[in-house]
Amino acid sequence: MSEITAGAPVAGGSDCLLEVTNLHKSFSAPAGELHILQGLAFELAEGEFLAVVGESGSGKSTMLQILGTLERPDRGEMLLDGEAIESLSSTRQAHLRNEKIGFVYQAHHLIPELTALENVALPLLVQGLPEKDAQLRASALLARLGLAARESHVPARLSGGEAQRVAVARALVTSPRLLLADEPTGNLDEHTAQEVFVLLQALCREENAAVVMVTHSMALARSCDRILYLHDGRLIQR
Ligand SMILES: Nc1ncnc2c1ncn2[C@@H]1O[C@H](COP(=O)(O)OP(=O)(O)OP(=O)(O)O)[C@@H](O)[C@H]1O
Repeated sequence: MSEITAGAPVAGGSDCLLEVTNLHKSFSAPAGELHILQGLAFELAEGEFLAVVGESGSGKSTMLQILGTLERPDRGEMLLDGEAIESLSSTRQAHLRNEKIGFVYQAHHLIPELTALENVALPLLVQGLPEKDAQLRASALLARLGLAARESHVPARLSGGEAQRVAVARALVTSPRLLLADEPTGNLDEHTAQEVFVLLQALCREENAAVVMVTHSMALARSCDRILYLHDGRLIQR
């Protein structure tokens, strides 16, 4: 096993999108401080699809929350497109998330009162796009994911796999540079998980979105460009 250092070359030698250096995060617990991330470092190339695996409780979700600027690290640096995003104000971080980062979780987190189309179009409306344009782009993405006939369904009228595909469309509708996926197929049966993963991978490739995907499935991880293991608070490559 070798540790990934900030200076390690990124896969394929392409341009670096994200550079993470010496990231630390601890939580207070009744038994004392939990040192979850202990100098985590890695690079992610433009359009690269990275899988992160690790034992339960090793800090994978914490790492994604920090990469997505939803939580602040205790120390360390994260350069996204050359910009030090960990030190931005909360308002700037919110803008950055809206512009450059997409999220997919294990649960779809769709808004129950909105149709599939409205759910997918929403991030574009937040960005200020006219409703007609937002709906056209959302509709095209849903069609790409095989959901043209489900546009007007609310989440309760979608299957688990369909709802997760809508969540993928919503995450990618703004063409983010970086997609953070926390066990995006973890709630699905094996066959549906594979189907959703293949679509997610294809769409990210088409949109040139780089991905950090946390997964417990080694089968899915092996289909990614690279696998890193979160162990003892650091990312290592085997
Ligand atoms: N806000 C918090 N306060 C205190 N402890 C926390 C907090 N968030 C996470 N932890 C602890 O940090 C550790 C890492 O949690 P995290 O959810 O990042 O692990 P994980 O690798 O994603 O786990 P899993 O694979 O089970 O989802 C756990 O022990 C968890 O209880």
